[in-house]
Amino acid sequence: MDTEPLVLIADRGLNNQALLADLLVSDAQATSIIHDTQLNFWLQEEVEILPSLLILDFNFFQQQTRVFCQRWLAHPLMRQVPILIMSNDDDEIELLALTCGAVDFLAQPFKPLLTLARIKLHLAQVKEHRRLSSLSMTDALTRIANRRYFDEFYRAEWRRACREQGSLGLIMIDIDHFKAFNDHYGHLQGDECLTAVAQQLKAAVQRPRDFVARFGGEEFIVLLPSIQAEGVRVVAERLQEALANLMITHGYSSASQYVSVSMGLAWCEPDNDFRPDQLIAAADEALYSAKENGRNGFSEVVIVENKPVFQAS
Ligand SMILES: Nc1nc2c(ncn2[C@@H]2O[C@H](COP(=O)(O)OP(=O)(O)OP(=O)(O)O)[C@@H](O)[C@H]2O)c(=O)[nH]1
Repeated sequence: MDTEPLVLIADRGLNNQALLADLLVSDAQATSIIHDTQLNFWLQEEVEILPSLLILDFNFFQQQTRVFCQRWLAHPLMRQVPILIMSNDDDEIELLALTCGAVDFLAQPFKPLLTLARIKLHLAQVKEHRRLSSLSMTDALTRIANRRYFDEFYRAEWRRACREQGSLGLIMIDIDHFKAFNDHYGHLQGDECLTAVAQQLKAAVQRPRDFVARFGGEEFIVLLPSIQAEGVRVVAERLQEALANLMITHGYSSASQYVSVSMGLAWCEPDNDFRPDQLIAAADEALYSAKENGRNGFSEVVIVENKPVFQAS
């Protein structure tokens, strides 16, 4: 179901707010902003809702409008929220608006039908842009995040962990004897199995920033930001139990009568001397060791002073 788009209207006066809210009543939910603090709220790190548009009155910041637009467009989330600047019909202000990052200019006094048509056009563009962007980040078969989205998210979380002296856990997951599953039950059933595993993994992680992606073929990856090393093991056990509950028969696996997975767990406190791909390599190595140890289980590695240390599992 489509959710109603959210339009932020920043204007220190209430007249235009009311006018625009009335105009938009059937197309969007309007939120009124009259103080800087209300606008700054959207520029924090942890905003969970993504508005569709910001309509900003030029008088809100006057000559500081350019600086504000730069801040808005530098924010990792808000940069996806186009700015429309409104003001009295003045060529100089219109030019400033269009050269400081706003996508359009709404001249006052408003011509209601034209103003609404313009805003609706921008709302439609934002919606289409987000639809395409979500498609480009989703794995078509399993409907979870794809590798590309993972890479982007992982880099951002790595940077955050470096900044905040946080920690990151990774779990690399590979279905056991999946070639034999495909060979005996057919590719279509193989596809269904991959989708069921992906959806079950996604449902089993709990925190908002936990991230599950298809890493490739029959491999999945789980990123667990701000977690202790022992926590990674707890999540791995939960994932393993969730997958066991699927009880997908696999009559051609030496590891179990049901579809099972092997996991490589890695954990570190990122710093600038250690690279994101090194943690992935460590998880991959742990996965290899889990396969060597008979599959349907996991191996763990933690990074201490930039050196991998394997743990007994
Ligand atoms: N049905 C289906 N199969 C896929 C897909 N992507 C990869 N595979 C199959 O996954 C299998 C992976 O096989 P291998 O890498 O040999 O590993 P395995 O048989 O799982 O063996 P172990 O990992 O050692 O337990 C191959 O047969 C691939 O064709 C997909 O999108 N759909």
